[in-house]
Amino acid sequence: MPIANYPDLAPITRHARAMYSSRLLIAAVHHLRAFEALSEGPLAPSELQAELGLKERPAMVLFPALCAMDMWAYDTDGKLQLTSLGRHLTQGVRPTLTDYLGLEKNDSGVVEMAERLLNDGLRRSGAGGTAYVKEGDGPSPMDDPTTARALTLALAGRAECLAPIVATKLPKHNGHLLDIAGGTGYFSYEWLLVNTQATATVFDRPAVLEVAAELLNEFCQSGRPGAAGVRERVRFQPGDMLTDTLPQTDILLAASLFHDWPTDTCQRLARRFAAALRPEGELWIHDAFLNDELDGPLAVTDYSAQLFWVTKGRAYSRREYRGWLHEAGLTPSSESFETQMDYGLIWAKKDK
Ligand SMILES: C[S@@+](CC[C@H](N)C(=O)[O-])C[C@H]1O[C@@H](n2cnc3c(N)ncnc32)[C@H](O)[C@@H]1O
Repeated sequence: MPIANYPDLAPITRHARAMYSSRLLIAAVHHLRAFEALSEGPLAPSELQAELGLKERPAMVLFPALCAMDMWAYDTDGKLQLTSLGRHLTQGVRPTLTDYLGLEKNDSGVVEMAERLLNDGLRRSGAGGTAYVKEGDGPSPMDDPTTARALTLALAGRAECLAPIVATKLPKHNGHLLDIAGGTGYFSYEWLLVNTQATATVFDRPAVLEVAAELLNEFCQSGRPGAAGVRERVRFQPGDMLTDTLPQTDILLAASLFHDWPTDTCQRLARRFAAALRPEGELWIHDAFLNDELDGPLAVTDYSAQLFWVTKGRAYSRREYRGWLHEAGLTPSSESFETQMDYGLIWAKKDK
């Protein structure tokens, strides 16, 4: 699959996720009354979070999003304040567009967003579990053959697009790549095409790996130079990354993985992944990152709201990731690479 034959597909995902900005904005103004809460003056994020009755995750989805929309901003003391734009969504300022925005306040997406923000999810959780997440003994869509197939194939286009780019940015190596929660496996297949002596393990749930094996067959039969030889260098390992022993590896790739999980689980995963690295091994994270100031970019705050809606996670900043990697005993690199579709790569190294 040639890399340069199509443009960066980011406009497609940006437009698809733009509805989350609308839901957050209208829910914040009309259901949470978050703009009125700031109308008396700036508040520290923790004070505002307490005043609105929000847990950490919804606050960290909503506050960066409203900053990215230029409705709120941080002042020099790190407090949140209304911008000259955001003031016009309070009742005390004329003209105000509060009631005009209120025309949409009963939209089902807005109402559900408000419920999710106030409860850190829906009050009654779905019996089928959370998309892309397998945790504990509860049911997971990733263990149901039909939904696992549909969810995995839904990610196949994104992975096909990004994997060739990621493969050129990851280290050249003759050793082993662990593609943890690897889904379709495309990131491994493309990396093995570039690293002709290397091997890879795709680790995921059994029902997901059945789909990955079919896609590997297709990949090997694509006629691309070297593709047929990839098959014998890939191993599929079914398991639970939260509890099972992970294979030792030189490079560990966590692609679109941490963003499915809450902060404490991310910290736990960082420790587990660090332990799976051989001396001088590298942990690479491919994801969409909030900026370190937690006020954008808009494409990522929209994505964060989508992740908040469908998974147990949200988008995180590079600073948050590097903090977990450091706590896990790794040395984070200050390097950061862009790939496409608003994703990028950061990495950290294990000592000798
Ligand atoms: C958002 S997908 C990312 C897939 C792939 N890395 C990509 O970028 O296309 C998350 C993956 O994590 C897997 N996963 C979730 N919980 C898991 C667990 N406890 N153990 C192993 N894999 C898990 C899911 O089955 C799913 O394939």
